[in-house]
Amino acid sequence: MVDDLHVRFGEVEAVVGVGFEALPGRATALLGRNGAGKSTTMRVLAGVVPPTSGRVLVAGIDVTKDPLGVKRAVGYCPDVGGLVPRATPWEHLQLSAALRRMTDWEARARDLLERFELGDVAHRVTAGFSHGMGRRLSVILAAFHEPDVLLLDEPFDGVDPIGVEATFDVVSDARARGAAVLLSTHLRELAIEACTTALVLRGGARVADMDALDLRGEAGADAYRALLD
Ligand SMILES: Nc1ncnc2c1ncn2[C@@H]1O[C@H](COP(=O)(O)OP(=O)(O)OP(=O)(O)O)[C@@H](O)[C@H]1O
Repeated sequence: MVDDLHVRFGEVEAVVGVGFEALPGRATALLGRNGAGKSTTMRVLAGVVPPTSGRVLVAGIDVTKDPLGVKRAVGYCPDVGGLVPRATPWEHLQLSAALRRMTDWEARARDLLERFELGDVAHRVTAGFSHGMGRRLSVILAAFHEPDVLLLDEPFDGVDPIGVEATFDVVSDARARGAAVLLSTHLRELAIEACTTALVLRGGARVADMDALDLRGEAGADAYRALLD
């Protein structure tokens, strides 16, 4: 739940009074042009960037009061970074499992790596990964511990069709177990396929909160373009 969120970086107002509710079992797309405030909103929800003002509850936890608790509750795929270049995918998963005291995690780890076609490179350091391979691993790491809130920032960026399909599956699995999913993307078609609701940001403010299906077809494309300009 986000209510009247403001985030300011010096002179820049990155988020200006945004409010919305991402419900359990639903997937919400966060859309908007470059610099609209999508990643900043995601970072606040992940407990990485503190709100300047406003109220943000993630899985019932107040992000201002307990950012560490929020970090524990979410699975977060950041738009950039987040991977250790000298570690392999398997080591990333091992570390995540250890930090969260997960037991019997190996079968799920193997399954996710296979689904995202990273099984063959599970023991290769990520330094040599392509951009798309890195994105796929970041989605796996976000979903691995089956969080109550799944935050995917640009998960489709540079990802091939197999990775896109695997990401759709991750989103529907999360929804099926009652998690709330928030996904930012520039790709309207993929947002429609993956999400039930769409929020459009412009200049840091929310300009639409709509059914994702209303973005379908030519009429949807026109409506979307009008919201962006
Ligand atoms: N750490 C920061 N310091 C200063 N300004 C920032 C910082 N992070 C974001 N901004 C600014 O806040 C605004 C919103 O940026 P944000 O990254 O949230 O947009 P976005 O919608 O995710 O864009 P994109 O689609 O390009 O990823 C931009 O004007 C950006 O320059």
